[in-house]
Amino acid sequence: MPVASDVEERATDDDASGEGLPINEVFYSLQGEGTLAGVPSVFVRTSGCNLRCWFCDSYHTSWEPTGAWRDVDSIIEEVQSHEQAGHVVLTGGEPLIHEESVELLERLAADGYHTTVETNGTIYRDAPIDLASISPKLASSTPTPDRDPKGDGEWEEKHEENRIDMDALSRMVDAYETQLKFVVTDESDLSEITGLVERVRAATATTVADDDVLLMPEGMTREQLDGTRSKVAELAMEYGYRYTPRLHVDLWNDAPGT
Ligand SMILES: C[S@@+](CC[C@H](N)C(=O)[O-])C[C@H]1O[C@@H](n2cnc3c(N)ncnc32)[C@H](O)[C@@H]1O
Ligand SMILES: Nc1nc2[nH]cc(C(=O)O)c2c(=O)[nH]1
Ligand code: SF4
Ligand SMILES: [Mg+2]
Repeated sequence: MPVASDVEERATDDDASGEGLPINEVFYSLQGEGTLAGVPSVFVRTSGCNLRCWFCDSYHTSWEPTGAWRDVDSIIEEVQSHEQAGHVVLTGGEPLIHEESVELLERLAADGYHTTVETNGTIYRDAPIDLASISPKLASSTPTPDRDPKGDGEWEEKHEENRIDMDALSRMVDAYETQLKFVVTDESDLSEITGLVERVRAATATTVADDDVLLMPEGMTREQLDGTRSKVAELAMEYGYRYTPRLHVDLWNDAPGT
């Protein structure tokens, strides 16, 4: 397992291209989130992220990135070993910080897989993506000193500066079939969501319908979701947006590899 600094250095080093991807885990499960919830899918989780949401449910890809560098061939082989699956979800961490994610997506598309990319929407890449599952990060995700899971708010400023890149976000919306999947912590998030959706609509040629906008309750365990899901469902009805469950958490709680 390479140490965190290795993941971060190599991920931002141009010379690292062609040398594979830092992979945290590959597993077979049901897509738990969004419009494809319930579809059997192989998940490929890269390590390393350009943001630091305080609530990140994949701590070992963001706050303490760990994983093994693997070449695309070996990742494809493991994906293919799950013979029932026709869908692959590339996630992280932030998969689009890695240039090599493009090659992985090209190989998956050539093999006939449907590809979903789970991304925070801050980095645009040209790749065969069937569904861009974009989760733009709200102010309520910022790791302020009182909510920092690791330190004393050292990431607050960088996260706040980088969490929205309207240029990258609108390019992605124009290029790919898209869902905008917002993590909702409470009612106060909604004014920021409606404002962001309006900005995306103004910046793109694409029609972003209200049911392309998904509200997802914050929570990495069933117990945490018990405190958020009903309120978020009511907010979806009130604003006319779509609610998405976190089916994997309902089914398997926070078990690894689900
Ligand atoms: C771990 S992220 C990886 C992909 C990308 N970095 C992103 O944030 O979209 C996968 C998904 O989990 C969501 N997520 C992370 N932590 C969460 C939490 N505590 N509650 C609800 N959703 C969460 C993210 O917003 C994103 O939609
Ligand atoms: N079952 C399941 N569905 C998911 N959808 C998006 C996930 C992610 O972490 O990106 C995820 C995940 O971690 N597990
Ligand atoms: S952007 Fe995604 S992976 Fe990065 S810290 Fe936030 S939820 Fe975690
Ligand atoms: Mg997850």
